Amino acid sequence: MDIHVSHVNKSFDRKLIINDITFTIPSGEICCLLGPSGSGKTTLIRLMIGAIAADQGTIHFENTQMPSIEMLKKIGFMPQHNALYDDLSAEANLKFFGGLHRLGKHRLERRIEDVLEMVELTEHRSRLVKKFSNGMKKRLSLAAAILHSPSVLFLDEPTVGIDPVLRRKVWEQFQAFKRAGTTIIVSTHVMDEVNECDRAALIYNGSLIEYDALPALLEKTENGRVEELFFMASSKKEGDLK
Ligand SMILES: Nc1ncnc2c1ncn2[C@@H]1O[C@H](COP(=O)(O)OP(=O)(O)OP(=O)(O)O)[C@@H](O)[C@H]1O
Repeated sequence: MDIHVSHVNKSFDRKLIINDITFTIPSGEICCLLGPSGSGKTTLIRLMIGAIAADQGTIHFENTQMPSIEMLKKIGFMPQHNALYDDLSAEANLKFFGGLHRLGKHRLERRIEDVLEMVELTEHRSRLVKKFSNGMKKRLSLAAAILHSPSVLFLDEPTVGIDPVLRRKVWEQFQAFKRAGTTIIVSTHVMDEVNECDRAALIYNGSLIEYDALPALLEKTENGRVEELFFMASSKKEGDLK
């Protein structure tokens, strides 16, 4: 499902947080929103999934304008801070989220088996979430986001606080979702992760400073390193002030 973001603005407390962002994410690709802390990545994701309304501009999934209740069924969202119930087991959490998506009893049971296996938590299904490590919580949060087999998956800093081995596993999982046709939007400030993506949107102070397929983006730098684009953007801004 293509996602079209067109001239979107959003302010909080009269401060412009998202500044006239326009871009299209092609169906079936992994698109990374890359930017320093506070640059507006989470806000952009919240705008795209329809959790908050834009002050100006439009967001379409194919031809459907967001927010749309119908589209919500096709969206999976893994928030930056886990939205899990600590006093419930992993399985009970998934049953709760499955209920929100109104999955029928049999489909839900099957999907719970599938997703627990995918994130390698089958043997921990009965444990209370409060006894989980941070990495286990991240994986359960991912399982909850994919329970209803969404066609578009939004992942807000999914690998923060998890070790490199698990990070690699999680990325292998994302690549498998992509092969199955899922469009993935992932926010990160880890420059390395951009190499896993088909294209990247570089967000700086609420503006889209670059957006392109990865090889084309890397070609714009002198040494093939993505962070250089941010240095270029920040020096341009400082230059503007002089
Ligand atoms: N509901 C809100 N009310 C007021 N300000 C907000 C709100 N949500 C976000 N902001 C502000 O908008 C800016 C962008 O925040 P956002 O969370 O989108 O950045 P981010 O790039 O996702 O950062 P991080 O990488 O640290 O998660 C920040 O200055 C933040 O304080």
